Amino acid sequence: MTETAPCALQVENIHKSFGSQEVLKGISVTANKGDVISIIGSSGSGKSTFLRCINFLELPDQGRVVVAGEEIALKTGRGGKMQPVSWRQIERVRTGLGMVFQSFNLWAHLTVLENVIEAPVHVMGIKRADAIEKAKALLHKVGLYDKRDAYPAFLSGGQQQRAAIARALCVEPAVMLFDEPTSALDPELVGEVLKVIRDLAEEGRTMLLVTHEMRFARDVSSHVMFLHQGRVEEEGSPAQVFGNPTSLRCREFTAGLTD
Ligand SMILES: Nc1ncnc2c1ncn2[C@@H]1O[C@H](COP(=O)(O)OP(=O)(O)OP(=O)(O)O)[C@@H](O)[C@H]1O
Repeated sequence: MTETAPCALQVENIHKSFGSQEVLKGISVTANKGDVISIIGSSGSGKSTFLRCINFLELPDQGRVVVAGEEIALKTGRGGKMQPVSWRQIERVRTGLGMVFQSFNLWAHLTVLENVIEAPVHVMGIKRADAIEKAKALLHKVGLYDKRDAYPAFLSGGQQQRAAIARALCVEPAVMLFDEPTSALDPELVGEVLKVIRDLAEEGRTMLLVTHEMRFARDVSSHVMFLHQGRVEEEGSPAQVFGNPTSLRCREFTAGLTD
């Protein structure tokens, strides 16, 4: 008997329009525990919007999202679009989704350590002393223990992003969602952040990663999705999507990755 990995995230048939522009035209993804799923595609193809619909930073017009077995309850609202039944449920489910943004989004008035413990203490009600212990271990992991009392403004972009990763990890999410985590960084700082993400992949974290770092996506992913104009144009193993795609567009997009 083969053992199947538990489903960490199930997303079905997400649709999203902004005004008359239909940005997502029915996108689905299933992440089992330990999957690393990269989402690639040209600018404007809907990658970030898809990720933001998963944690309801954008409200999907249609679709189904199940995080660690809990389905987000939706009802039909005005114009036939879906609306959450309870924002309280969404807040709870979001703690299962550790989001890392392109622009770090750290609290400027809090130290690194205070940023990392903020959600565990104030959203999840974990004891401050316990949260601090956990945060210190995570800051060790991302190489920032020495900077725990610094304010974000005194950190490099790479350090800020590593702090943001520690903050996302501190709520023990079922899935990490990375939205172009290195796009805002100077080129010399990209490697230190990719190393942290690679380490997380190797230790079996489940993650969805929107990225323009094609080599990285090829090397760390268990599955790759290529989006074009709001649809999944190609998906499969990195070997298929980068090595032998059926879609001509995907072939052109990934051309040049020869090493
Ligand atoms: N809040 C918004 N209001 C209106 N239009 C939006 C909004 N967010 C995204 N869009 C539009 O939706 C489309 C998809 O944007 P999205 O950011 O998801 O693409 P992307 O594939 O992540 O692009 P990039 O690689 O450049 O980040 C774009 O045309 C964008 O302008």
